[in-house]
Amino acid sequence: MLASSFDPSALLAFAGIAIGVGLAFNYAYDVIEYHRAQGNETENCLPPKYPTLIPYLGNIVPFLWNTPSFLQRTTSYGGQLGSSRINVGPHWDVYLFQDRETVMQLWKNSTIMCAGRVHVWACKYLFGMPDKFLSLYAADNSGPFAKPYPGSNVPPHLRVHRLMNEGIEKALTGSGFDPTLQRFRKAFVLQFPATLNTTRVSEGSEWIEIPDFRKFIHNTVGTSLVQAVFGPSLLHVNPTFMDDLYEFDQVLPLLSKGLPSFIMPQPYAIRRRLRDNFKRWYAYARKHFTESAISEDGDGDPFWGSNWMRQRQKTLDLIQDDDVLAAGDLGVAWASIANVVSASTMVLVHVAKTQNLPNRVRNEVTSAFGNQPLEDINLRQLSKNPLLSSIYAETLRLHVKSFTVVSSPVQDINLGKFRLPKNSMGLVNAHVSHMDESFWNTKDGLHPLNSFWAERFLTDPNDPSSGPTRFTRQDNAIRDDAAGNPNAPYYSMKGLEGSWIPYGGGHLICPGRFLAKNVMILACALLTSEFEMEVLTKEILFSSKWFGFGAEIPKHAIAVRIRRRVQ
Ligand code: HEM
Repeated sequence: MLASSFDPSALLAFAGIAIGVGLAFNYAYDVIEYHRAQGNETENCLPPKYPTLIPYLGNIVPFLWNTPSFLQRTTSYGGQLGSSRINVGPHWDVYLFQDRETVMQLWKNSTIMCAGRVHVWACKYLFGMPDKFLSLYAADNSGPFAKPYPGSNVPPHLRVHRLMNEGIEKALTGSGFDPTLQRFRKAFVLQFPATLNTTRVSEGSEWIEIPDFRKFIHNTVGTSLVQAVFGPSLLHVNPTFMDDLYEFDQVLPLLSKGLPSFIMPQPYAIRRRLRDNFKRWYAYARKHFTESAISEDGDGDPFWGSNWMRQRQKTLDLIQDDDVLAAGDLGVAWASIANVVSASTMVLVHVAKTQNLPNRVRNEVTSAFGNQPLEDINLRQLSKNPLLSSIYAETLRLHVKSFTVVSSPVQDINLGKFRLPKNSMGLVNAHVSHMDESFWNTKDGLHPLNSFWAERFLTDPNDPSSGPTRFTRQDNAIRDDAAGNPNAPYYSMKGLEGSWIPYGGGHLICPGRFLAKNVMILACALLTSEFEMEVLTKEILFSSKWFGFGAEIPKHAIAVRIRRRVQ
């Protein structure tokens, strides 16, 4: 009797309904809790937990499926940017911080924070660092700063993060900065005409097409930057280095998936080729370098290129092996040029596409420097020019979509309203902050945040509706150039610290930011002064594959045509 009345499909249907009802209840509870937590006024609490339909899987699927739109949803509430907590697997929460006050608190507390685990991940999956060194790297919980984190007992000679960071600081924000910038300028004024010749831009006024403008900038700006940091010998012994690096940038999102080489052999092959390039260079430079080759500024030399690279060679005592060093150097090369190449490309594209902007750029350069050749001008003065600075800042606002990863290995961090628990991972995304409608000035919608507005970062003392934010900035105390003409529009970054974050912030900020600004502004001034440029690609679309890595990359090549200006 009993056996004949058993119906498996009815049982399945019942189980399905029971699970569905359970999930619906769980979700409804999460939603109610989420809204309740938004109204919570208590300080130092965990950010509201974003509702999830399927426990254990959490929000991982929507996060990976369409990261930009998921971030927009989870970090805004009632038209304001906020912070939230998402679940990305069993017992693993990630903290998304986007409201200005919390982001500024993160920067303030950044001396006891690091992105150590993410650096280890990047070294392993992106740059292919061998495991034997990664364990040393992962075991170092002393942080990248001169003073070790409280509670850490790593001996000084095993402070890997500090050792690496010391060289970076000196090279990019200390004594190496000016010599590196001068080497960049020198290389660029030579590299630029050399690349133009191979692109067949004639001396006359004939238009010449450049089918892939980003590649062209990679070969001019990128090559010059590589020469400034690594010296000419790296390229001399590896003539295909720049092409390999360009290809590496294309396959980086694939490498980040961490799949084995038999599934995707090509990205691994490109990375191996680049590491071999570095090892060939080490052999050549070790053979030819002598102390007497170091230039008068005490920094550059034709073999290792810079004091930074010589210092990295000295870390071999600890690192022990050229494969490890080469993986690290690949990371340095990629960090040094990838973002700057994409961002310089877009600066020039925006200038060319904006009515009358090329002429305004030329006027700024000639009124400041007359007919002085650009190879002789004062770069510090050029990079302070308000219009050029505003174009630079607006381009980074529009196109940089990087994540800054924060974590505290020492203690919970009190961020005012919210708290970041010890050893957990927090993310701040530049794109979300850069598109904050409640903060940035759009002149009542005339200049939407998804469009380029060259003057967004200029404040005109005579126009209360000008300036980067929605709030009137008539206070002269925020001027960076206090000595300037008090009636002239000025550029200032004051008050934007928690909202303009292409480089991250606090002590976790990109050390190459000063070099990047100088490089981008010089490239813009030089190319715009000497050439007319027309963008031939009608619609420029961007790929979301690189979202989170830095400056976005166009989906298709951007074709332009240029011709030398008759002066
Ligand atoms: C528009 C250009 C650039 C952008 C948007 C950019 C952005 C960033 C960001 C977001 C980080 C991660 C900070 C963190 O969270 O740890 C970073 C790190 C870094 N950047 Fe840049 N960067 C640019 C140009 C440069 C240049 C020109 C150089 C060097 C020549 C450079 C060298 C580095 C290095 C070495 C690091 C790693 C620092 C560390 O190990 O802690 N960057 N950059």
